[in-house]
Amino acid sequence: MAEVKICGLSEERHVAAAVDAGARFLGFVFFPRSPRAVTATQAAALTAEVPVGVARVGLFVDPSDDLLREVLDHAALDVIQLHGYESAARVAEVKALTGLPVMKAVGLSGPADLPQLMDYGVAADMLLVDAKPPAGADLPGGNGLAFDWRLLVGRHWLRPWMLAGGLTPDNVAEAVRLTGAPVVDVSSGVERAPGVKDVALIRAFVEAARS
Ligand SMILES: O=C(O)c1ccccc1N[C@@H]1O[C@H](COP(=O)(O)O)[C@@H](O)[C@H]1O
Repeated sequence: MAEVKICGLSEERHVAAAVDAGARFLGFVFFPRSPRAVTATQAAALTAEVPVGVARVGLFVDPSDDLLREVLDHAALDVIQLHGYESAARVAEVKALTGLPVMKAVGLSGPADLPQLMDYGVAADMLLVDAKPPAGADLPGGNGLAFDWRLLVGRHWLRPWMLAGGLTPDNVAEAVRLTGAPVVDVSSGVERAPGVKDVALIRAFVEAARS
């Protein structure tokens, strides 16, 4: 059984569906090129009614200090997710600037990428293990791409972690079984079109992950 993060939420009915289904983390994307991007003002409404015990995660890609401040002036966030090329030093800066725990995403395509999980394990409070985006991809995540989960078998990190990348209601139970992931993160796998979440898929994903 794994806890669930539903990422890329942009409509209140999908926030409600994720909470009702039992998701423990909700993700809001502040990366303008994403089909799931929300503004600081939209996020203020989306994050306002989330119950205690459900963490609101702001996803940023190499954000400026100004963007972080603007979003935090409006929206209530509990965790910052960094999904770009941020260094460990930048992770520490963002943590100091925002006063929030930071989760650093690391993209894997093979064993050579694994040491990054140790490198970030000191500065970051949490790790997010995702598929490495293909060269030239427009988005650094949210592409529905999986990696070889066997890379993670028997590995342990310094920090709590989440598994992401190409997860769906159909494959999430096997991903949890193989990797032992305590939390799974999904975006495109619960959509019926890019950026359009689907209530039935959200429910099916949470049920499969927590079964
Ligand atoms: O979801 C996005 O649009 C996004 C944009 C930029 C960086 C990361 C993004 N999403 C994150 O990517 C992974 C995997 O997503 P998927 O399930 O394979 O679609 C996940 O952590 C999302 O939070």
